Amino acid sequence: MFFSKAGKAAVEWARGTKVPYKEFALTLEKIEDLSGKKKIDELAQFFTKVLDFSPDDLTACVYMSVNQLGPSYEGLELGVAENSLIKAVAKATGRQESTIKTDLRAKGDLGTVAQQSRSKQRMISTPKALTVPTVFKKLTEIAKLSGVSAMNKKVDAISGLLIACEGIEARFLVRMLAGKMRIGLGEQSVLSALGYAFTLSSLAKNEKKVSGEKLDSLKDANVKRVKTAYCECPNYDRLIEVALTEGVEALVEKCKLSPGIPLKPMLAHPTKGIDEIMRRFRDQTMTCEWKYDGERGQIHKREDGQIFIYSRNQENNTTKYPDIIEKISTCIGEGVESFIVDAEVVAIDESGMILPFQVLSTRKRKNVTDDNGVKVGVFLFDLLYFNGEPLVREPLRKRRELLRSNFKKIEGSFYFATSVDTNDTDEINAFFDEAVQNKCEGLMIKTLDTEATYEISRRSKSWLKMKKDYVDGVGDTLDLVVMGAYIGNGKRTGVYGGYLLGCYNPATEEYETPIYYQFDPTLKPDDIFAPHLVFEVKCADITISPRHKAASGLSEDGKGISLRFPRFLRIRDDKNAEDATSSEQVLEMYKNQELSANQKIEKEEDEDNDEVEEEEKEDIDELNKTNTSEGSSKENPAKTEVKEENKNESPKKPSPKKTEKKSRAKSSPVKKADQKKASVASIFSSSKTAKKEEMELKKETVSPNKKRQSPSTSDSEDSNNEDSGKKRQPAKKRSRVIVDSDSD
Ligand SMILES: Nc1ncnc2c1ncn2[C@@H]1O[C@H](COP(=O)(O)OP(=O)(O)OP(=O)(O)O)[C@@H](O)[C@H]1O
Ligand SMILES: [Mg+2]
Ligand SMILES: [Mg+2]
Repeated sequence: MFFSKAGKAAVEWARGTKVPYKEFALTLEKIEDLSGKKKIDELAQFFTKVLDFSPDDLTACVYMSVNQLGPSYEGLELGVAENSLIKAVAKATGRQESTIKTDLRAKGDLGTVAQQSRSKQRMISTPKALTVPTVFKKLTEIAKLSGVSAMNKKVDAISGLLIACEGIEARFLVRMLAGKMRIGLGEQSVLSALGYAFTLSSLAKNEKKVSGEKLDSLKDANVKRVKTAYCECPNYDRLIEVALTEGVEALVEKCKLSPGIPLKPMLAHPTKGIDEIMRRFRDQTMTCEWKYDGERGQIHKREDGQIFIYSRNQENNTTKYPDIIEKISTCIGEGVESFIVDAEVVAIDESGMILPFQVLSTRKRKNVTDDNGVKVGVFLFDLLYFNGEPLVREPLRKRRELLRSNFKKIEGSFYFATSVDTNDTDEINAFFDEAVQNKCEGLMIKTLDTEATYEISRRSKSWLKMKKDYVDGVGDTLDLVVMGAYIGNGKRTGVYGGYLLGCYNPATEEYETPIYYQFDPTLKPDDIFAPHLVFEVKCADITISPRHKAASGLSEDGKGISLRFPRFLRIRDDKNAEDATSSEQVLEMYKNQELSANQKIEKEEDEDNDEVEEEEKEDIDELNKTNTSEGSSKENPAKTEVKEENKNESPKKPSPKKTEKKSRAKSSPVKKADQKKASVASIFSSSKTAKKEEMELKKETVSPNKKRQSPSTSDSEDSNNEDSGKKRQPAKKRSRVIVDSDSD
């Protein structure tokens, strides 16, 4: 019998044996401290060694690197609630839960706490070394536990695993279980590392020595192969199997789109009007389609007859729509064996009239037996795969022809998206109005012939969206991650009074923060959440704010962007935190808005007569003016409480037009914006009350500065004493979140 201090053992890994979990954990530890491409190189080195020593373990290693237990569309999720993890750590280390919580508050990361707790522990014997496949298998078992005492069983299983962990292993095991690795390594980096590793391993096998530019170009070619294959076939099991058996060169040919495997949908760019559309699609043939406001539905039929419906997020929604599955055969033409169609699923009434999105959102999400009282219509707009052949590289005109000739409109169930092929601005304008009258959000405008392929997972410039609410506003709504919340007071006692929201920066794979959340310390929320819940928010405009921290690297002076008069629209169940609006998108919206504001000023100066029609715009301009000066206010930053700004909704004070134009032009952050690349973190007040307040505030005219008390400052002082460091996982439909349904 001997005593050993955990965490000191050297890693033993012989060729032909299983990959030691410690080797994996040490790799992650290194990656945590590296930046940019070095992260990819480090992971590639590890994968290369796996390919050499234990190729059968590569799939498990890759899944663990992206913190998944299988293809995302299979939906096996690891995320274990923090409280259960604390229990498991306590159980495994013999420490009190309360002590662990105290440590957690100090360190802000349960993984580090688990590691330290394990290192302090003296053990009777060194546990048998864990391997990647055993940990992967155990994690899968844990994720699959269900039923009454599932949580207790999970705690037991996790503590069992933790007991077998040494030092650094515990840190990453706990982080994986918590659903966040915190090493800034996203899917794209893992795919690149895989491409590098296949290159290096094949060179080594063939005893070839290549370096410099030549090596880089070989790596790049393989990264492209891996990424193309993964785009069409997002399944690592299949991808790695093909690469191992047939070589990386076979990937693109062998990992094609196939029904039953969802793909990431093509996305659209927001625009604010016909001018922009005409500019972007100058000499292209294009089509305008109604933009339905429902839920994206990718419908797959395999050759064996099985049908699946996937969400925007590749979630399997098949059991949500048994009514669609039942009726789909009626809309399929003769000789159709297999397909993937892209469509919008929308709530409709008995007569086939389109109903608002809110009606659809009342439909049960899983295992529905009938239409659940919410009748839906499917509006088909694209065909991506047909009878054994992917069509994504064909132009839209051809895809649409095949769609229309092989599927049928079925009244009350299946329709083709209403469209008109035109370049005529008057016609487009009329069609837009018609779409809006028919309860659509606006139009989708798409290229038909040139640059008209289906770009999987891309936000493409070949699809433009033009929405009714945003023709004069910022172009689109934002989908932001709930990072924290402020406990409400006054009218909002018992509910949250405001939220701290953030966008996602895929380049750093962070939510704009030096740790994981980044915000001005005076904006510290009462409760901090793990990135999970996504809110769709609309706002009057986007401005520079000294209060909201910008992403490092994107901003030169540390200033961020914030939202003015943000309003909650809905919870985006169909988006993960990483699908939130990106920093880059926010910046783009900001710049576009400023661009068109300037154009508007010029125009207004030309057309001084249209005072009456301008009335509504004036309101917005008035907001802009107030906002801009607030946003860049330096004299009194502490009073620029965003939470309050939102509460104040839209204070209006009529002002002479000329002065208004001048002052806005002067204080417009447009020029500054050119050097500023920033990201948003903003708070807004939840909306039912906000709407009411908005009405009240419209009646009175109050100086914005006077209204600003600092509830969030005092709140955050309180929260300093309490457990402000903790991260909670808000339930998707948390009851304290007020959902506004009248904002459309
Ligand atoms: N005719 C159509 N063609 C394509 N998409 C359509 C059409 N009608 C409705 N849609 C829906 O519009 C969506 C694109 O616009 P929307 O603003 O709703 O995007 P989103 O889901 O909020 O995502 P993001 O804001 O990230 O683009 C598509 O994903 C699709 O669900
Ligand atoms: Mg939508
Ligand atoms: Mg959107």
